[in-house]
Amino acid sequence: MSLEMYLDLFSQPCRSVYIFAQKNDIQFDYKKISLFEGYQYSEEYGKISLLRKVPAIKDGDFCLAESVAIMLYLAEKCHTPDHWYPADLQKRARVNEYLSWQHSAIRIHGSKMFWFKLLIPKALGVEIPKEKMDNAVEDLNASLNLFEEKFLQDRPFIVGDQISLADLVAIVEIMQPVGAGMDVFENRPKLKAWKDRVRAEIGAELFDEAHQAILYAQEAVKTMDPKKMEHFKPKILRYFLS
Ligand SMILES: N[C@@H](CCC(=O)N[C@@H](CS)C(=O)NCC(=O)O)C(=O)O
Repeated sequence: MSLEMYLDLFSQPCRSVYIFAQKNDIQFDYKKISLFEGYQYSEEYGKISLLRKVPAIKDGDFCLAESVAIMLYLAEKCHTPDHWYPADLQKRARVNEYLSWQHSAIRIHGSKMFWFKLLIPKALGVEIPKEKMDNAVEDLNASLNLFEEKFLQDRPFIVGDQISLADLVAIVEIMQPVGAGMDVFENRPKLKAWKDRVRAEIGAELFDEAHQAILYAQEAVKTMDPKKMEHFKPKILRYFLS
């Protein structure tokens, strides 16, 4: 039975899983779960993932959620090249270190920028107050500083000379605020050079294809009917505006 992947490429973790599978020639059936349409709450998707988030996969009878768990499963199952998740103890620990840190740093702050600049103004019809926005930009910049100083240092990639899952997870998150119109690479030559290396390593065509939706997000959101975003309102009020 073929591998099914439940994805929406607006979502950063979906892009990492998608790129990882494509780059490693892992065959799968693409099942689009449109977050804007609220498909994650459908009865059918509840059978795939009770977490009601994307990505998720179904491999035969086996359903799995969480992007990192999915990529590690695929790496082991498909024997992907070692550099993605090195067998070397300390290199692997470096990948794990980044994957453990990023959730509460780059991911949360980059994602917040997308909500603050694009989704919340559309869904609620109001701009985010300046002070709140300034604080969010400051948080994201602090995370990017740590990314450059602690995780990248003077290495081509996070673990050294080769790309790993850590770089893949990092780039998809760092592109999220870019999709909201924030040029995170401005005045950050080290970050920009790293991004160019990661894009070249993944392959420019695949990288651009996976990021197409997010890079056109400003246009897409402009023409979106705010009524379609009703299901996001409780989350917005609870997590972002409380
Ligand atoms: N830790 C999870 C995060 C998954 C996640 O938060 N997905 C978001 C999109 S980026 C989602 O499905 N949100 C739907 C919702 O909250 O309704 C992973 O890495 O897979």
